[in-house]
Amino acid sequence: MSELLGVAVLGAGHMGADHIRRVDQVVSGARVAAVADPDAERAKEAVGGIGGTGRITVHTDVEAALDAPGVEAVLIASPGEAHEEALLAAFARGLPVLCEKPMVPDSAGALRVVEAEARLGRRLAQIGFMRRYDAEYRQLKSLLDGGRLGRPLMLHCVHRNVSSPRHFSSAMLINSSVSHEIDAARWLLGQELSAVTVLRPRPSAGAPEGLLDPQLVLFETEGGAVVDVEVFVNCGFGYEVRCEAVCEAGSARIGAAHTMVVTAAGGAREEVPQDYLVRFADAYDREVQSWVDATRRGLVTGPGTWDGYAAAAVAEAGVRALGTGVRTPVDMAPRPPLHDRA
Ligand SMILES: NC(=O)C1=CN([C@@H]2O[C@H](COP(=O)(O)OP(=O)(O)OC[C@H]3O[C@@H](n4cnc5c(N)ncnc54)[C@H](O)[C@@H]3O)[C@@H](O)[C@H]2O)C=CC1
Ligand SMILES: O=C1[C@@H](O)[C@H](O)[C@@H](O)[C@H](O)[C@H]1O
Repeated sequence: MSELLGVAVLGAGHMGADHIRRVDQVVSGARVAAVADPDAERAKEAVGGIGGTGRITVHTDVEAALDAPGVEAVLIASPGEAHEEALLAAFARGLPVLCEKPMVPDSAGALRVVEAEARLGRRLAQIGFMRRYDAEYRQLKSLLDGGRLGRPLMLHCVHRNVSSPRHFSSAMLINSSVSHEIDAARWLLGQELSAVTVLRPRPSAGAPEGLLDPQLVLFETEGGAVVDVEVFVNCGFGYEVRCEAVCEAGSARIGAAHTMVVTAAGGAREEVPQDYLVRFADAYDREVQSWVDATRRGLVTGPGTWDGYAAAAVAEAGVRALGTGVRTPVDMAPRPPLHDRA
């Protein structure tokens, strides 16, 4: 392995451009070696934006980027539908991967990825569930693990975006946005989610025509806990992510405040972050640094393909429940020996 891990970044959109900057300029021990995006102008713009023209090769073809000189690892930030092909191409070359969520949006495709990795006999991919790297989520996790509050009974979660991208569908509120709460709940509680019910309030006037926004998604866990998630992706007022754990002997809440409070002219004003790139900036930095450090040691230490599969299977049940209005059990394949408990 080189002194700086050579990373190919696939997808140079909103997240990809931010990861290109992060890999090259924020984390230590890595550099961007290649970028692929079918939109060549987008890729060039992202590379130019970090002064990488000339030293970073730009490709419109994913396989060409994976085979480019100096590529030792892959960061996938293309749309979810492109992830399966990219993951399998990386596995075929033995390249370690950090893949943005959702790992693969449908559970059958996600399971193919789990099985392909199992055939290699070693973990090769980390999935981009960055909340596991957020300071507040980590604090909540260690409090729950410590047992001081007793057994967790419920999680109350809020996930609000100012607005959703144009292509966003009602299903994506669950399989893109709530995929974060699905992973966070599995991780915080150490349990699989076993059933989903979705309530659909009358859509907000601020939501695009036909989009079922907001939704209230209710999960049951295998251990008898309940997790509710209000997801509202066109709330118009701020990026708000909150979680309250209610336990037998106390409760703990995260996500209340993230910016300065300015007191002036007889009042106090708190800024509300407008998107995830601001709210979770530190978490993304820690996530990518941790991936680079583990990769350089030949390890995968973060959420893996099983977590990506579990999120897809739960989200799929959620999308069915959204359509039918009926409580829907989650159908999960058996957990392969390569993956320990979440
Ligand atoms: N962890 C998080 O908080 C977030 C994760 N994401 C995830 O990041 C991924 C990308 O999302 P955005 O950057 O918001 O989308 P985007 O639409 O801004 O960018 C996607 C880019 O990928 C390119 N692309 C399309 N097909 C490709 C292919 N086969 N190979 C390589 N590039 C391809 C597009 O031309 C575009 O430039 C998605 O999986 C999304 O769910 C997005 C936002 C936040
Ligand atoms: O992953 C993300 C987006 O894809 C999703 O669309 C947003 O709702 C989330 O807040 C963001 O973290």
